[in-house]
Amino acid sequence: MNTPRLVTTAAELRSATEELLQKAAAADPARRPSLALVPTMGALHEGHAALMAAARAENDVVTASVFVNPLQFDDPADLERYPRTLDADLELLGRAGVDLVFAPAEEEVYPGGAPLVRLSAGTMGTRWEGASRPGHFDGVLTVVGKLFHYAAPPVPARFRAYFGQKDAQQVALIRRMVADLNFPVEITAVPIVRAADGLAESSRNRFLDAGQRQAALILSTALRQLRERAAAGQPLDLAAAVELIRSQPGVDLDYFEVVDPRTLEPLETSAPLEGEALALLAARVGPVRLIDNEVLR
Ligand SMILES: Nc1ncnc2c1ncn2[C@@H]1O[C@H](COP(=O)(O)OP(=O)(O)OP(=O)(O)O)[C@@H](O)[C@H]1O
Ligand SMILES: CC(C)(CO)[C@@H](O)C(=O)[O-]
Ligand code: BAL
Repeated sequence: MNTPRLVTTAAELRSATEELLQKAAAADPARRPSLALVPTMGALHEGHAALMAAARAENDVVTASVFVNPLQFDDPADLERYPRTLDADLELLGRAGVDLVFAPAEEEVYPGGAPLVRLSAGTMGTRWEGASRPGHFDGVLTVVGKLFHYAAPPVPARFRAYFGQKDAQQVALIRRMVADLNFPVEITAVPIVRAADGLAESSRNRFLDAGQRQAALILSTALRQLRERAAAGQPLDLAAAVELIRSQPGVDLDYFEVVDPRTLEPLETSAPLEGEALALLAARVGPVRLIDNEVLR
């Protein structure tokens, strides 16, 4: 197992990145080396491991960040209880072959406290997840923009960043941010990793008891049924899928829509789908808000 190097300041990250990229460039001078950033909030699981594996397979140098970003939490209780498991995270990152782990303290990222100037996710950030978590995506984009600056290659190199498709709205917004603000980074979205029972892996799943977890499986079941109908070219019958979830005791559905994966605008579902389509949902189960989605085509 490789032991990743843990760095906590911007200066350390920059010099360690430079050293590793120069080594990669010297090993193969004919090719520009590549650097991957995988941003996380820690409490790592198999979903994160898939992001690390994709980044490892495609790049010379892999940096993971572990930072629980207070700016994206609108609920102080949610921030307070967010799991923090750095020792176990470092083990997983070592097994995944990550080179550098950037785990800054809050004062490193927000030296004067919460920043006055922030990125705005615009109207795309106020619907779906944004409707229940006001300011969430402004906080996400602000920290991701900062992480891109911290981690950017200090010597000529390709720069790629990896995000999970589980957070589909986040991926769509980060792609828009990169396009709208010309961040020199290529974005890769990694497919959702599910547990054997079908539940999408999430750090917050640990707060579900056995009964709640069983009830939550209705979410992936409903999504799978929609995907099967889409694959068969049948009309989706979104209303039946919504009803299936609403009939499950203990599951409080927030939204369930079929949207354009880039704009997140709802699509017409009464006729067979023609372009790209994504089924997107969120529900509260016991103490946890769960999100999930399925690429329909
Ligand atoms: N099951 C999963 N499959 C693929 N990617 C995932 C999965 N879970 C998380 N990710 C991705 O890992 C990155 C870091 O996510 P984060 O640290 O917030 O973990 P999380 O498990 O999504 O946490 P939570 O669900 O509690 O918000 C994000 O890009 C996220 O989309
Ligand atoms: C991208 C991210 C690490 C920014 O804090 C977070 O939103 C997450 O873990 O998905
Ligand atoms: N994966 C999204 C991070 C959050 O829930 O704040």
